Amino acid sequence: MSQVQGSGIPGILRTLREYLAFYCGLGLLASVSLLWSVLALPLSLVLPRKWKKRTGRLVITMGFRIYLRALSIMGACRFDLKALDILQGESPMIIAPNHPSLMDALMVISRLPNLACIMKSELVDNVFFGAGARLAGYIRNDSLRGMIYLAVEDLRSGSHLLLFPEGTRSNRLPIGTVRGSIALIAKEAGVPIQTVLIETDSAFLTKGWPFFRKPSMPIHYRIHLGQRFDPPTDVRVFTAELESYFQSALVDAKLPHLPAVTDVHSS
Ligand SMILES: CCCCCCCCCCCCCCCC(=O)OC[C@@H](O)COP(=O)(O)O
Repeated sequence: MSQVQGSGIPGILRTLREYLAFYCGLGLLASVSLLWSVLALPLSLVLPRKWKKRTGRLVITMGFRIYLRALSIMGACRFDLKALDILQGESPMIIAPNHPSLMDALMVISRLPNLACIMKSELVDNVFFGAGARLAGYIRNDSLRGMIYLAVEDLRSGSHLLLFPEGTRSNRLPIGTVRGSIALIAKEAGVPIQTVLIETDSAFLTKGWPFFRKPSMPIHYRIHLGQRFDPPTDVRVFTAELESYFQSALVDAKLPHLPAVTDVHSS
């Protein structure tokens, strides 16, 4: 698990600094999330309905923005996310990134304040993220019908919607199987799908990465925008088209080799 990089005192110091950044990074996320949970719970009782979502989303965006800035200052990560900024203020659409790691949602949310998020239900039930996610009106993914209904409603109210087309972190490179729910929601809401291409040079928090294993640092993340698709008419045809688009758009992307998964880069 531990790896000392380089030899002698400089190598040991560098490794120590990385461990410090790693545990500070995790500790900081846990602390701010827990703090926001404690505040979000009473706020959800007293705030007027229309302010809950707006406040909840803004606080999470600003919180993650500051958090990612802190990771950069600690030397843990380097982020290039500016491509997302041009989407701010644009009309409702689905934001559809490939999903190499658990950092992806934080990066996208940190740049887009008017964003709903389809979220794994275990995370909505989690003590660190649950109250904040509920205040922000994020949508849990355990009931397909409920998820589609709430997502369409939210888009109609003018928000962006973050939805990872694979529904889980990539289990195959450059992208796993695309699910039909994204096309169903886009068709029903009549909104376009903006693809987002995420690149990283580290397997940190990819599928199967042990949560407390320190990666080499700094980790580089880069986001750029892919093609924007019109609302689909045929869900099945569009789902296949979207997967094949990601396959070709990411063919030269910088992505880590995932342990024990298929890599089309090398086939
Ligand atoms: C002030 C800042 C802190 C406040 C925190 C409160 C609420 C935080 C919400 C965090 C949103 C996280 C994201 C959601 C999308 C999602 O669910 O991603 C994870 C899955 O794809 C991973 O699936 P899998 O690969 O199957 O484990």
